[in-house]
Amino acid sequence: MSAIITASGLSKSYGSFHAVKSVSFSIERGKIVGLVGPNGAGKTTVLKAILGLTSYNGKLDVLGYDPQTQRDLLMQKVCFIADVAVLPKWLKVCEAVEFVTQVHPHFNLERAKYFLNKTKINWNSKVKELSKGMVAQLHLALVMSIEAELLVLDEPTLGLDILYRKEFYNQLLAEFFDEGRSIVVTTHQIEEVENLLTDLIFIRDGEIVLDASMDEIGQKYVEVMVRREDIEKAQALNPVMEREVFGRKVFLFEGVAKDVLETLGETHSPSVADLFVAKMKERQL
Ligand SMILES: Nc1ncnc2c1ncn2[C@@H]1O[C@H](COP(=O)(O)OP(=O)(O)OP(=O)(O)O)[C@@H](O)[C@H]1O
Repeated sequence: MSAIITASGLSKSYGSFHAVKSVSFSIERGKIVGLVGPNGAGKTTVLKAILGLTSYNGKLDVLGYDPQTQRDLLMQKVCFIADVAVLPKWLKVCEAVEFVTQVHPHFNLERAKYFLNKTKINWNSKVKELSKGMVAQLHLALVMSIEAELLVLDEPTLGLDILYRKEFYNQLLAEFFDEGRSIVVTTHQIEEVENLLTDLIFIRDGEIVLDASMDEIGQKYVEVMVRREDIEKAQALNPVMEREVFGRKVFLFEGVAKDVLETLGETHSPSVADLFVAKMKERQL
C-alpha cells in the first residue's frame, strides 16, 4: 500500500498555544479517513497544514509534495470542500462552472454538466435563489468534476438537513470514490459517516488518541452487555467505559480476548460515537 499523506512530528502553535502537538500518521491511497475530535481539537489546523494553507513544524508529505513549498503543484491533485455555504450568493450557476473551468487544470466540464443535469438546478439561477440542498449539490458537482486524487472535506454538510447530508455522502461514494482516490473528512456527525469510513483518527487537544482501520477497531474494541452476576468480573478486566442501557450495564473493552468477553454476556461492536465518547473520557481521567 502506498501512503498519500505522511505526517511525522507535525506541530502547529499559535503564539504559546500548541494547537497540534507533534502528531504522526499516514493515510493510504484508496481510503476514506474520518478525522474526528471535539471543538478546538485541531482538526481544521491539520487539514490546513495538509493543504499548505498554514505554516507548521515537522514533516508532511502529501502526494509526494511538501505542502509548504509546493502548494501549487499539490493543488492540481487535491480538492477541498469547507462548509458548502462558501459559494458567493450573487454568482450564477453557469458562472460558477465557468470559473472553475478556468482556474482548475483538471476540471472536467462534461462531468459537471452530467452531475448538474441530474439535479433540478437551473444554469441561469443565482446561488442565492437555490435552496441549501441545491447549493450543496452544486458544490458537490463542481468538486466531483475535478479529477483529484485527494479530496479533503471539512465539515462538508454543516447546515444541511439529514436527507441532504445522506444524499451528499451517497453521491460522493457512488460518483467520486474509487481505489485510486482518497478522502479525508472531518465531521461532528459521526453516525452519518461511520459506514463510509475505512479508517478513523480521533484527535483531542492537538494529540491523536486513536488511529486505526475500521477492521482493526472491530477486532480491538468490544462492547458487552454484562449479566448482573458477572459485573465484578467485568470490572476486573479494566473496561475503558461503563454505561447503563435500560438498567443493564454495558462495558467497553479494549484488546480483551473476545472468547473471554463472551462468557460475561452478549457482545457486539461499539458504534463510532460510543467509542469516541470512551476515548475522550479516557484521556480526561
Ligand atoms: N488563527 C488562529 N489563531 C489562534 N488560535 C487558533 C487559530 N486557529 C485555530 N486556533 C486554535 O487552535 C485550536 C484548534 O483549532 P481548530 O480550528 O484546528 O480546531 P477544530 O478541531 O477544527 O475545531 P472545530 O471542530 O471547532 O472546528 C483551537 O483552540 C483554536 O482556538
